[in-house]
Amino acid sequence: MEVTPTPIKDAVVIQPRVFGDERGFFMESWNQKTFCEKGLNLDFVQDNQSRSSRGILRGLHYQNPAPQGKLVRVTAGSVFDVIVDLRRSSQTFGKWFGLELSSANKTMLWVPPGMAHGFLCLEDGTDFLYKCTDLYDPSSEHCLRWDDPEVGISWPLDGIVPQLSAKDQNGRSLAETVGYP
Ligand SMILES: Cc1cn([C@H]2C[C@H](O)[C@@H](COP(=O)(O)OP(=O)(O)O[C@H]3O[C@@H](C)C(=O)[C@@H](O)[C@H]3O)O2)c(=O)[nH]c1=O
Repeated sequence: MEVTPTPIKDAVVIQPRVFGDERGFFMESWNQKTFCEKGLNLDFVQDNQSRSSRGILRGLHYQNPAPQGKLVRVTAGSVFDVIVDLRRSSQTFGKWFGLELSSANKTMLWVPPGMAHGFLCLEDGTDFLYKCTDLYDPSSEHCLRWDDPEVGISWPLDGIVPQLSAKDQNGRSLAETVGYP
C-alpha cells in the first residue's frame, strides 16, 4: 500500500494494493501491522457504514471532547470527501483538504482526531465505510457549516444543490467552532 501526505498535518491518503484476477479483486482494507509499519499505529473501536444518494452532503462533523480518528473509504459509488483542521495549535488550523473517494479508485483517507469531516455524495447508491478510534458520543458532536466562507471549501457541485440533514443545516461557522487545543 502507498501512503501519501496531504497538506493537512497527520492526514494521509492511503492507496491499498489491489490483487485483480479473473474472479474480481482482493485487497486489504485494514491490517494493523502494515499500517503500524507506515506510522499509523491505530486502535479502532467502531465501524460505520452509510448509504447516500447523489447530492446528499453529510458534515462537517466532529466530536469535542472525545475526538474520533477515522479511516474512510467508499465501496459503491463516489464522494468528494473533505476534512478541516480544527486544532488551534496546528499550522493548518482552519484549512481544508478534499479528494474523491470511490469504489473505482479504492482510495482511503486517514482523518486524524481534531478534524471536522464530511462528504458530498456524487452518485446514487453510494456506500461510505469508516473505522473510528473512539465511540460515537452524541453529547459531544458538533457541526461546522459546509459553506463557511472563512474556510472556503471548493465543493465540486456541478449543478448539485446539496441536501443536508436538519442538524447539518444548523452548522456553526469556524469562528463559532469548539476547536481543539
Ligand atoms: C454517527 C452515528 C450516528 N448514529 C445514529 C444517530 C442518528 O439517529 C443516525 C444518523 O446520524 P447522523 O445524522 O449523525 O449520521 P451522519 O450524518 O452520517 O454522521 C456521520 O457523518 C460523517 C460525515 C462523519 O464523519 C461521521 O463521523 C458521522 O458524524 O444514526 C449512531 O447510532 N452512531 C453513530 O456513530
